Amino acid sequence: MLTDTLAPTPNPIRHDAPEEIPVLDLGPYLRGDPGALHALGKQLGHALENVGFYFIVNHGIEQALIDRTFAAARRFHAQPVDEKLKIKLDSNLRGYEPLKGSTTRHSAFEANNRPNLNEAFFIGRDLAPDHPDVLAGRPFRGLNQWPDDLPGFREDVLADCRAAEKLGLALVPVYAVALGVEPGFLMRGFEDPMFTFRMSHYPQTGALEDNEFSLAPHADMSFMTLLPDNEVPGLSIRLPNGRWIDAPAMAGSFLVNGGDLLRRYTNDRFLATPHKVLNRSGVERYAIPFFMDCSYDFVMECLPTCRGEHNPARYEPISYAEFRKFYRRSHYGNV
Ligand SMILES: O=C(O)CCC(=O)C(=O)O
Ligand SMILES: [Fe+2]
Repeated sequence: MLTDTLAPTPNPIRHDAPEEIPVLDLGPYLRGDPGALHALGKQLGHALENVGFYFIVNHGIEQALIDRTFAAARRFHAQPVDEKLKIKLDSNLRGYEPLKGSTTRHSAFEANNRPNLNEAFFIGRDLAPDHPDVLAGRPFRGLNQWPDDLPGFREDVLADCRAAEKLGLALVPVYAVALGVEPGFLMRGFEDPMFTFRMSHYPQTGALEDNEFSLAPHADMSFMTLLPDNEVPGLSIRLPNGRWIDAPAMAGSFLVNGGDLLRRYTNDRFLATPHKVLNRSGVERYAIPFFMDCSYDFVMECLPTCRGEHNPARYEPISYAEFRKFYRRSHYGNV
């Protein structure tokens, strides 16, 4: 039966699921070594079917770029709140979201009724003011809102987004192989992919109320989330066997996970694993996740290799734009 709601349901608990987050070495694949695509596809399929998270190493992104972007996040959040509020989050979900500015209402994992103890700056693709989608006022396709007074900030952030998107797109054929379709098959959904880049600041938390988090348990919405390694702990992951673990640190790596978009597209074959943040480290914490989605008008329809006689499609085909609107409603109220 097709589900008539877009609300995500939790992955069922699987007691035999692995406890380790797999580490995928992208070196051979990015070098074009023979056989590397298929070998990597196999590892990626295993990771996303059983864990929902994996590390990547030898991904080709320079650490200096990541360091610069963390520094940009610090710089942004060091501004006075009034300055940040000049570019308050708009209906396209771009701009500044203040501390306690969001409540993770779409979570199916806990009664998240308290606002998140983080502040964040969001951008999407940096469209030109005369882009037809901007002129037409298409939802989520508006202009980014940049701070007035941070020279170099925009350039640094956009350089990071370009690198992260290139990496994300390079991984799409690996997802295709993992899902048993031709390597180029999924690219039709990524001709002009949407993305959200989030620069978060998690202040140190004091005593917390019940159900209070730096970022409440949630699954991402994305097709793929790329999260550079963080030297400050705080992220934890609910493994498919139901156990929460602290995300291990791995210098120079990215931690990658799938969101509800991927899960839906693959008929629940690939997991959208819940995670949360609590900053009890004693220092300020920053994070710079890049959420890569598919193209705006792309209609996600259950992949042919993810359904069968005994495994019918669980979800209606839906365009990315409609899917995203649901998330906006459930996460941001009436923004
Ligand atoms: O802060 C982190 O390490 C992860 C953040 C996260 O899960 C998110 O922004 O969706
Ligand atoms: Fe997340």
